[in-house]
Amino acid sequence: MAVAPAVTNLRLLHISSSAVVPKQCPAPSSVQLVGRSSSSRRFKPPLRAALQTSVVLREEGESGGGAATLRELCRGHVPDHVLSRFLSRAEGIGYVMPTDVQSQALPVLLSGRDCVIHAQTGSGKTLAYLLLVFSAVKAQRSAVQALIVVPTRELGMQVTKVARMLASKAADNDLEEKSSCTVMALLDGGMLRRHKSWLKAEPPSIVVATIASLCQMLDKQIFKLDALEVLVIDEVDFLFNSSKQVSSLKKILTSYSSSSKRQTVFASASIPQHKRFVYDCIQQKWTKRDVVHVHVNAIKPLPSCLQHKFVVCTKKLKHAVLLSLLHSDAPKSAIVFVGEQSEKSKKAGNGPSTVLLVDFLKTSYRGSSDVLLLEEDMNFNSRAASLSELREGEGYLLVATDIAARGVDLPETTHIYNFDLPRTAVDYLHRAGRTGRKPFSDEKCNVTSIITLEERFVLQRYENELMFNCEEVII
Ligand SMILES: Nc1ncnc2c1ncn2[C@@H]1O[C@H](COP(=O)(O)OP(=O)(O)OP(=O)(O)O)[C@@H](O)[C@H]1O
Repeated sequence: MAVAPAVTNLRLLHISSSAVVPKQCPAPSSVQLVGRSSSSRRFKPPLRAALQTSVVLREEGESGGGAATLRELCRGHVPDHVLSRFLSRAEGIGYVMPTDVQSQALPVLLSGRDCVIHAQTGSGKTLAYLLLVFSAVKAQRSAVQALIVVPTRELGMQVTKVARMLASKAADNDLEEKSSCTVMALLDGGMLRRHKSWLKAEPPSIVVATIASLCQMLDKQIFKLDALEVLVIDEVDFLFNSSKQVSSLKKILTSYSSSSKRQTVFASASIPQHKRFVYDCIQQKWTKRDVVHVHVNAIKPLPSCLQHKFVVCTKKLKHAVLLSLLHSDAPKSAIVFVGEQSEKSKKAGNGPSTVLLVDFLKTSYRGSSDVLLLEEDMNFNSRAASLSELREGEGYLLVATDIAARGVDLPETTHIYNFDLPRTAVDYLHRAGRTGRKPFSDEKCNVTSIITLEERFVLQRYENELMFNCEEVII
């Protein structure tokens, strides 16, 4: 990477403690390691050594959400054209102050270190890694220099949109031509033949890709990752958990490109067993040895603006309860999460519960919002149409499966309803995180789960694991 600024005045903070222990640190390349959590004693020596590298770096006086602006945070650490172009564009759309994760991750990212960005949903991880990408990419070079891997087409479209918006050239400004970089979305359901010609004719600087489409191109050697400067894996825990995607992901990390030649960034709001993950990153050579784990709000995994509620009823009454909640809450924009239909229910010839719920709401709900559907079984065009309708409409009531739970940014959403309880605490966290996505807003948002009496203990388990309190609503 061209920009490898000396980060001065850094304080070194131990990651696993909320009461952090500051120590002076001369430069990122010679980070002194501090204390060790008692839990690390359980691990074998190599893991302990890896854990000791998992630290958070912050600049002196820039504790999360401090007084420094994004521009001040980047000045001196990014090339001038990033300040004059991408950052100006960011400021134009209202990103002036950094969020906590941006304050903490940017000094690490811009110092050239590999990084695991681990911070709440809606905390602004995307802009943090995009600023690194724009700093690393040289527009004049005709090669793919940055690759952002995402789990779904929907998230890919969103990241591409933000990247293109930041990269867009001001009208009639030829001076900007020099720094213009192209962003390609290589996503499942896209026109791969067209992408093939584009990649061959003039490779884009930045590719945002889902794994299947990406590997199709790499396997056929349509393009290579020889010139890769930055590799970002967004929603990393989801990709590693997906039996369909994990082996290809490992190939991207170790065979198609090498961690010694690129900067590697992992991002997610949930990285279960994160110490083990950091250890694996080093052992498996997914990252370099001095990878930094930036863990923001470690003791509060869910945004504090969320109010969690639940209603107990029988399965048969769930539709009526949802309707009653919608009428009393009158949300302008809400998402109703529905579980996947079981094989047993399919075999019994029942229709998909998502479709049945949409039909029910279309006939019974008298709210002002349009009722829309987003689920895996829809074709890609219908999925895209649903999302653009949502973004353009005045308000929405979206019925969705967990496909909408990861990364999708619909900041107007104020209410989440779990029509079916999520299968795991991590799924609860990501569903809940589709609301409360305005970083500097005090607005309270609601997450309401409709559960049977038997499910109460499951929800309690999620409350313990994610450290939140759920209040009962009696209807
Ligand atoms: N510095 C900033 N100032 C104001 N708004 C910001 C800033 N950075 C990001 N945002 C806004 O915050 C919202 C959430 O950002 P983003 O989608 O990057 O979150 P995330 O951390 O990736 O969340 P998730 O884990 O759910 O994917 C977006 O609507 C984005 O426009």
